[in-house]
Amino acid sequence: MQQLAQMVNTREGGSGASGVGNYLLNRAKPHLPPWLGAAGVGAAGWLGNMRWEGSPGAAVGLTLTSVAVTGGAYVIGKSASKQRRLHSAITTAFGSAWLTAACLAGPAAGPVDDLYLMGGPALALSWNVRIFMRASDGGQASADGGLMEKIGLARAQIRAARAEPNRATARVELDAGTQTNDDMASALPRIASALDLPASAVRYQPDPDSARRGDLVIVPEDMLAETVEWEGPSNLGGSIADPLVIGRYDDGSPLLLWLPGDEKQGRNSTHVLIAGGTGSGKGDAALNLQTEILSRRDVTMVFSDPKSFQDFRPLLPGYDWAVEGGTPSEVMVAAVQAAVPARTRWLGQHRYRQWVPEAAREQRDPKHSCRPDGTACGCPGMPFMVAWFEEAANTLRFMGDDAFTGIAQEARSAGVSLVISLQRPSYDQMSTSTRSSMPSVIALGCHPDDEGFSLPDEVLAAGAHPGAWRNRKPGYCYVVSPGIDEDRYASPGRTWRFTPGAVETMELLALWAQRHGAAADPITAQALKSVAGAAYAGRPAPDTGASEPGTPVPAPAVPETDADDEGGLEVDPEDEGIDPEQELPAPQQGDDAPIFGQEAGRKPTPAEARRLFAQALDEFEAAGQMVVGPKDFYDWCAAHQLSRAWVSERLKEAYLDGRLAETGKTGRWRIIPRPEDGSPVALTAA
Ligand SMILES: Nc1ncnc2c1ncn2[C@@H]1O[C@H](COP(=O)(O)OP(=O)(O)OP(=O)(O)O)[C@@H](O)[C@H]1O
Repeated sequence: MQQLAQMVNTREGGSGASGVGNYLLNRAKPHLPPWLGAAGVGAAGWLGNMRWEGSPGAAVGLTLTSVAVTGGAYVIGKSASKQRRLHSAITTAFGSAWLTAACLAGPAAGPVDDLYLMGGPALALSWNVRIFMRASDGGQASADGGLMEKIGLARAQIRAARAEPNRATARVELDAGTQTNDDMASALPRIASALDLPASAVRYQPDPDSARRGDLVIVPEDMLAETVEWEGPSNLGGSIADPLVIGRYDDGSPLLLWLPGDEKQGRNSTHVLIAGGTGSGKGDAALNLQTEILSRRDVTMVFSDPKSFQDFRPLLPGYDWAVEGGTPSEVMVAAVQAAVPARTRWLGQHRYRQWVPEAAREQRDPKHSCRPDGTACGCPGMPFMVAWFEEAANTLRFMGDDAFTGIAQEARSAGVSLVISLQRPSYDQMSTSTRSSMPSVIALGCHPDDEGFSLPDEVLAAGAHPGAWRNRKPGYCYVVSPGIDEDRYASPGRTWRFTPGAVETMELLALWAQRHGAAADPITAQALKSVAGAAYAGRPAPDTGASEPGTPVPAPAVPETDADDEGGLEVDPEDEGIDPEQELPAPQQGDDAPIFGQEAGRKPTPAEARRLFAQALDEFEAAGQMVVGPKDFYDWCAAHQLSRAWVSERLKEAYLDGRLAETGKTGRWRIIPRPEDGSPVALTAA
């Protein structure tokens, strides 16, 4: 750890000859004392001999001193380990005995010099070995400068450390049986504190094969502090299967994301949640992802934005279908729901296990033919599809949890990615089951309490803390998504920033997408139309002179439906007790003018009322309002003196007749478009 701290603090080691010399000296220092001791004893023997050679008094004194020193060494070493005590006593006994002999007989007399030359180095080496063993066998903990002890993991060991520019990685081995990777994860803030770094600078990547090993990663300098502006798409005309680049990581490498699956890597296409608090940079994160998507040749995108395309207006011509929130977005959801099985069926018929770029091309390969005789079918290709719901809390409520999880599950094998952004990343916006059906997340700054919603526990444990950013670091994010190396999940990245100067490039990009990007294939277009009717027109070609691409077909003004609108098969509370078939009261003077082009003032007979009701549904369909409920008939009821309870009953009948389909929300019904040839709606059309 000391080594690691050094790397963190200096980040540049010594260089040149003096650096190498210093390094070697530092490494050799602990091993020099035994050799200096041996040399000292040799010198003392030589000096002593000059003074005491042949003196009987000195002989007695030196022998007694030698015994006393040896015994003393043994006694003093009482607190040391047995081996160490013995080692010290042997060293002292040999040294003092040799010194006595050298003083009295002379250092070169008889075997005295040989004993010195053999025994001295042997003993010095034995001490070197002891020191070396201690350093590599537990001694490291104390060589950590007490840091691991300070953070409460005294017996943890730091093995090999690796330094890269602005990143130090060290292998950590925790104490077997008493410490786990979880202990290390919870110690990360204390390590950051000990090294005086921000919490997000210290991460731990547990070894998946061990409960007590992992890599400690320290990134001392925040390389993301500098804002980098978006300069255009990374791969114009590439495939949606190529990585989407939405920013960079804190070591400068690109922040990537993949939407389609990859059979070779064994992953399916993914759905993405963009989660972040207000001001965290969700808008720019979305623009990064959308501009990447729209710059690819084999993908279409449908897009719902309750904020009237505030951030996305320059991209409007590039979408296959764009709607604002409310009812049009309910229609879009239902239409995507219909497109998913249709696409899966087509992919299956053409023997694709999941969407791959080849599926987007004309089907000339007999291996992917839908013909029973196995010859190439030549069917038009099916581009990948992205269905994007901005500020999706209401949309999700409309769909219902079960429906969403179902469609999310199926969509992954239909070459459809759902992208959802949430105003507040929390469970009151999205249920647990819905959250778990979104495998990918771009987690921007949020309230600390919402971290658990944004990111999986193991990524938080590895050191990710979007709650530390809140909205103070816009664009900072963690990206968790299949295809990204899991070691990267806890590494912060930052999106590119979109400035007003980017608008022109975005407009050009949308134009490119309109001219050269994929259009919806017939299967998808047909499925979307089967639900949305006139509301889905597909992306008009740039020079058709058609209405502004992406502009939703205007729907009749509809009073906003309350989230708690409980109609459907049930009767509105205010209409309870009313007989639906009861004679209607005579029209009152001063009633509002009728809508739907009907005459006012005449009470329709029950048969007439039914005909008028069917006509009203047709008119809703023609206007592109494909989801209706009793409240949408408010003016109509007033004009025809019919109650909402009566309308509720007719809606139920229309459902049983196959003219309407259920939506995920009680009291809201989806109109099943009439086939273009005018034939009656098939009961199975839903
Ligand atoms: N990657 C980035 N680098 C620098 N600044 C950024 C980045 N992303 C966003 N910003 C800036 O942060 C501010 C807030 O961004 P943005 O409006 O996208 O946040 P938001 O999460 O969409 O907020 P809200 O939910 O309120 O709409 C803006 O001024 C934007 O320019």
